[in-house]
Amino acid sequence: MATKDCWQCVQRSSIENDSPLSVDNNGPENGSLSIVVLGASGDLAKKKTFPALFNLYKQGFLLANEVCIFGYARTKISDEELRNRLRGYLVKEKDASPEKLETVSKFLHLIKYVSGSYDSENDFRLLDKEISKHESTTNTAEGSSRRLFYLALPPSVYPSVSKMIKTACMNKSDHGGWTRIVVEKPFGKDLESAEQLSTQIGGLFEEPQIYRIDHYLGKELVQNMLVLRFANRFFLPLWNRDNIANVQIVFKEDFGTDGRGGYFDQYGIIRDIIQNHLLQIFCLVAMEKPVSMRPEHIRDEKVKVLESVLPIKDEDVVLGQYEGYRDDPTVPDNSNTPTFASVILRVHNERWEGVPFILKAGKALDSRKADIRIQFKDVPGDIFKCQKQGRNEFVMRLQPSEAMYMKLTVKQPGLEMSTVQSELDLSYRQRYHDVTIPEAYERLILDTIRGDQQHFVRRDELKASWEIFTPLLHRIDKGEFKSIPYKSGSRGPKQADELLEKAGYVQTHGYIWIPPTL
Ligand SMILES: NC(=O)C1=CN([C@@H]2O[C@H](COP(=O)(O)OP(=O)(O)OC[C@H]3O[C@@H](n4cnc5c(N)ncnc54)[C@H](OP(=O)(O)O)[C@@H]3O)[C@@H](O)[C@H]2O)C=CC1
Ligand SMILES: O=C1O[C@H](COP(=O)(O)O)[C@@H](O)[C@H](O)[C@H]1O
Repeated sequence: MATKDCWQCVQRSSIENDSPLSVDNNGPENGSLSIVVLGASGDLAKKKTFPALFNLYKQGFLLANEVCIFGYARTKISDEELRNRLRGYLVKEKDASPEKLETVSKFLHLIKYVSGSYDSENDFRLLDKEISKHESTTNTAEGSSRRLFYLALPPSVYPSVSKMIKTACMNKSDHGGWTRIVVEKPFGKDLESAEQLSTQIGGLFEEPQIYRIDHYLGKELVQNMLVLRFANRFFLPLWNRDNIANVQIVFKEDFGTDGRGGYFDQYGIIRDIIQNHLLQIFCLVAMEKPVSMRPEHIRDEKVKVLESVLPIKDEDVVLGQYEGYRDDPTVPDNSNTPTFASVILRVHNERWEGVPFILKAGKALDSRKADIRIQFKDVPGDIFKCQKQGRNEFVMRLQPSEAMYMKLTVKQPGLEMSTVQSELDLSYRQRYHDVTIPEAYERLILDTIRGDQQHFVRRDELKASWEIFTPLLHRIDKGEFKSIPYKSGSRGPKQADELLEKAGYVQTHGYIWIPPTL
C-alpha cells in the first residue's frame, strides 16, 4: 500500500500540485470538455487519436456528461458516417462481444462531425457554434469550459488552422477555462522552417497552450527513464564517461514505407524518427538531474544537453536506402532519401565527453524493435578473463514486449570456477500480470487535458534539436551525402556495423537468453 501511494505521488500529484510553471493555471479538471480532432478523416485520427480517446473513455477519464468530441475535416459526411468509419478501428471483429459493442456505441454517440475547410473563418464559426451548443448543455459556468484542438493534419495547414481557432473558436472568457492545441510532427523540415512555424503559432498561442506531441515520450519505458536514473542508487554513480563505453538508441522496422513513400520521400528517416523520437530518448538518457519533476525543470535540462551536442562529423554518419524503395510509384526513380541512418552524437560536457551516442533507425530491416543499450567499459584488472565473453550492458526494450535487463558476468553454476554471461531481467509481462500498458497516445492526450507539459516538446527544445541535424540534412538534400543500398530484411548497410565497431561497441558472443517460464 505504502509503495503504491508513493508511486502515485511521484507520478501525478507532485507534478500537478508542485508545478505552477507547467500549465496555463492548469484550469478546471471537470466541466464541459470539447475535444476537436481536426483532420478527422485522416489516418492518424482513425488509427491513433480516436482509439486513444476511446480507451480514455472506457477507463472513465472522459465523462459522458461532460465531453463532446468533434471530428472536423473537409469531406462532407454525416455524424453517422464518421461513427461508422471509426467503429472498425475501436473494436476488432473477433473481440466484438455485445458489451464491447455497447461501450463502442456509447462512445460513438459522443462524437459529432463538422465539415469545413482549414482556412475558412465561416466554417470555424460554425464549429464554434457547435462547441458552444455543447457547452450550454453541461452545467458549466460560462467561460470555464475546456477546449482541446488536436491537429491531426499536415503541418502545411497548421498556420491557417491555428489562426482560425484563435479567431473563431477560443474559450470565451477567462473564468478559469482553457483552450489548448496539440500539434504533431513533422514540426518543420529544418531549423528555419521549424522556427517559422513556431513563430506563426507562437504569435497566436502562449507556450503553455501548445502541446507538441512526440508519441515516443508516451511509451512506458521512456516514461520510466527518469525514475530509473534518479530514483536508484545503483545507477547514479555509474551513469557517466568513467563507466559507460557507448550508448545505442535503436529503432528498427521490418516493413518498408508501405504506401507512404510519397510523404516519406520528402522527409527521410532522420526527420521521421531520429530528429524527434530518438533524440527525445537521447535527452532523457543524457540530461542532468532536474531540480524537480516540474515540466519546466525537466525541459530546461533537455535543452542544456541538446546544446552540448557537437556538430555531427561526416565520418560519424552512415545512410542507407533499401532496395525496392524506389519501386513505389510516388517515389522518384533517382531518390537519395535515406530509409536507414546511423548517426553518432558526441556530447561536450563533463559527464559525457568521449562517449559516443549511436542513434540508429531504419525501415525494411531484419526485425521490429526499439531499444536503448548502455554498454559499460571493461572491468579493469580482469582476473577471470571474462572480457572475452562480453561487457556489462543495460538494455531497455521499449518494444515489442517491454523489458529491461542487465547483462552481466556470473559464475557458471557447478563445480568449476568459470564465468558465463547472464542477466538480471525485468520483463514487464512476467512481472506485471494484471497491468495493461497504456498506448502512448492515450497517456499523452490525458496529459493535455490535465495540463501537464512534462512529456511535450518545448519550443527551445525543438529549435535545439533542429540545430543538431539541419547541416547534415541540407547536405543530404543537396545530394552531397549518398545513401548506400541495402537488402530489404537485412541489418542495413554493413558500413553501419563497421561504424558501431569503430565507436567502440563490443558485441557479446555466445550469450544465450532463456526466457523464464511462469
Ligand atoms: N527480458 C527479455 O525479453 C530479454 C530478452 N533477451 C533476448 O536475448 C537476445 C540477446 O540479447 P542481447 O544480446 O541484448 O541483444 P541482441 O542479440 O538483440 O543484440 C545485441 C547487440 O548486437 C548487435 N548486433 C547484432 N548483430 C550484429 C552484427 N552483425 N554486428 C554488429 N552488431 C550486431 C545488435 O544490434 P541491433 O540493435 O542493430 O540489432 C545489438 O546492439 C535478444 O533476442 C533479446 O531480446 C535477453 C535478455 C532479456
Ligand atoms: O512517427 C512515426 O512512428 C512510427 C513508428 O511508431 P511506433 O510507435 O509504431 O514505433 C513510424 O512507423 C513512422 O514512420 C513515423 O512517422
